[in-house]
Amino acid sequence: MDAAKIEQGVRLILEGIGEDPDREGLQKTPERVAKMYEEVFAGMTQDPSEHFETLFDEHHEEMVLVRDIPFYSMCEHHLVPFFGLAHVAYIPAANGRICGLSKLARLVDAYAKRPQVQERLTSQIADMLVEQLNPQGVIVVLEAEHMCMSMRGVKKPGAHTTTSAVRGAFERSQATRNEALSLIFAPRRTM
Ligand SMILES: Nc1nc2c(ncn2[C@@H]2O[C@H](COP(=O)(O)OP(=O)(O)OP(=O)(O)O)[C@@H](O)[C@H]2O)c(=O)[nH]1
Ligand SMILES: [Zn+2]
Repeated sequence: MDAAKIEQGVRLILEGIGEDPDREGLQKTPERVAKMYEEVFAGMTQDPSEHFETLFDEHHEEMVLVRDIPFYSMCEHHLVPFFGLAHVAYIPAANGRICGLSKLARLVDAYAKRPQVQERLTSQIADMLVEQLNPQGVIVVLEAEHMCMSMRGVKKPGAHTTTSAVRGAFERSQATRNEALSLIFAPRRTM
């Protein structure tokens, strides 16, 4: 990532809004923002497939679901955050392999930490799982609040957007899809 370029850009924005980028409180702001962007756009320099190098041989032809994975992403239209919960489920291939559970959350992050729209983020997660695990099915559901709809523009804080991507068995079988959805949307409780 080109930090110097980001710093120049932030300085220009500050000038553009009528600020003095050299006043004490703002002197280090371009540098801070560049550092922050390195973090929130870390997915730009990551290959999401790298999280699937270690897989485990395990016979489990039933659903595996990790729900309520918190994520933060950046709306590519306004460069403000959208954030919420991701729910990722798959059914391993017959005699196939399973991945570490944390890798599902790492996959969400790898794609979230880029300029995004929620629909693409959802399908990229599903498609990478299909590619890496060749599973019998995948379902990904994302629920998010978009700051560009809350703090500006239409100003509807609390409006939530739900997107889903279904592949394989979850696409073909309504019963399988309903089982996943009922687990994903079951009332949240502490364990
Ligand atoms: N489909 C989709 N739209 C998004 C997402 N994030 C933001 N948007 C929308 O992107 C649209 C951009 O619309 P434009 O009309 O080009 O921009 P704008 O004038 O700032 O629009 P307003 O937000 O309505 O003020 C807006 O309707 C946003 O709500 C997303 O993840 N998916
Ligand atoms: Zn936006």
